[in-house]
Amino acid sequence: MPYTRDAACGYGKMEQHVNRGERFHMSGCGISLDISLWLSLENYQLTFVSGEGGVGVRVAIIYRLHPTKKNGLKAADFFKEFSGFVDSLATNSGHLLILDTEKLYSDIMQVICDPYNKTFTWEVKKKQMGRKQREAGKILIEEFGLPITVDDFCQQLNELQKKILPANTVLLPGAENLIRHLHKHKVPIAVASGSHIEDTELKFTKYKELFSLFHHSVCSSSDPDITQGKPAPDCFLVAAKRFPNSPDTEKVLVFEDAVNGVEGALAAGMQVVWVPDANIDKGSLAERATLVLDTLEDFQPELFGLPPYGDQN
Ligand SMILES: O=c1[nH]cc([C@@H]2O[C@H](COP(=O)(O)O)[C@@H](O)[C@H]2O)c(=O)[nH]1
Repeated sequence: MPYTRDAACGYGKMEQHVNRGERFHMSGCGISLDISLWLSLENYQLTFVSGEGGVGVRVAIIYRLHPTKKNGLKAADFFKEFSGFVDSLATNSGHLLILDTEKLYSDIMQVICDPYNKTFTWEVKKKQMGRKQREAGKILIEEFGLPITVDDFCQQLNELQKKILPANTVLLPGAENLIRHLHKHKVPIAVASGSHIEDTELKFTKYKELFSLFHHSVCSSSDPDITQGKPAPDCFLVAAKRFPNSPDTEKVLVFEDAVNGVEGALAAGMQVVWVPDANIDKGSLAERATLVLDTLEDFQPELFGLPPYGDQN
């Protein structure tokens, strides 16, 4: 698609070319798009794409410069400037696995790594996801050789989570629909998380009513009945036991994004729908999970003997 202006706006080039209020017009392949760019905050750019000629697109793309030594930006700048802004954009709870917190965790991990000039990676993240707080801290410290203790890690993590999670957490596509559907049809549902109960509450700050639809939540980092976090099966077994009729494990269906969580659910003898991030290498786990989906929006309840969407009864 040709631009009517020279400046191609690949992410790398955008840094050099964008000025406040600048507009691009792209056309070709029967599609015509208007892209307006402006620096809405000191270090971030907001892009609106709107379609013309029968193309119904209205997308807001938020772009932030990648923190480098050269531009002097740190991942922490993101939080300072951005949380209120994202909050105002994320008011559409209808649209927007349940909560999209993994990007926030990655930024928090990068802030903890920043003083030691280490770059947080998906390889390390994959090992941490779903784990209890202290176990996740141990992994970060060992993988990057950080000169801090697990207690230091937990203290920093808790401070950052309090600042970041309440305003910035948004629902992932398909999550709200699924929770309301199961609740409406009286299918008992619970949260089984690696987090501390306080973090789970921080994450649901904007979605208290939705959170109330869960019968209970098991939070591995603070629950006295959980000795081992994911990938151990404990949190899933305890979550199942706490339903009034304590269902047999093979009748429980788990929704997971973390590799550790899928391993835990399988070890508990449960069925598991895995919705992995695109950055996760699925490997042989994809064959062991009951079902692998790109998004919860693709979940079809009837495949598991549940009432289909749109069923009024
Ligand atoms: O990038 C990360 N993702 C996830 C975790 C860990 O995973 C938990 C979330 O697990 P769950 O998805 O089961 O709630 C977090 O509390 C944290 O301990 C982490 O440390 N770093």
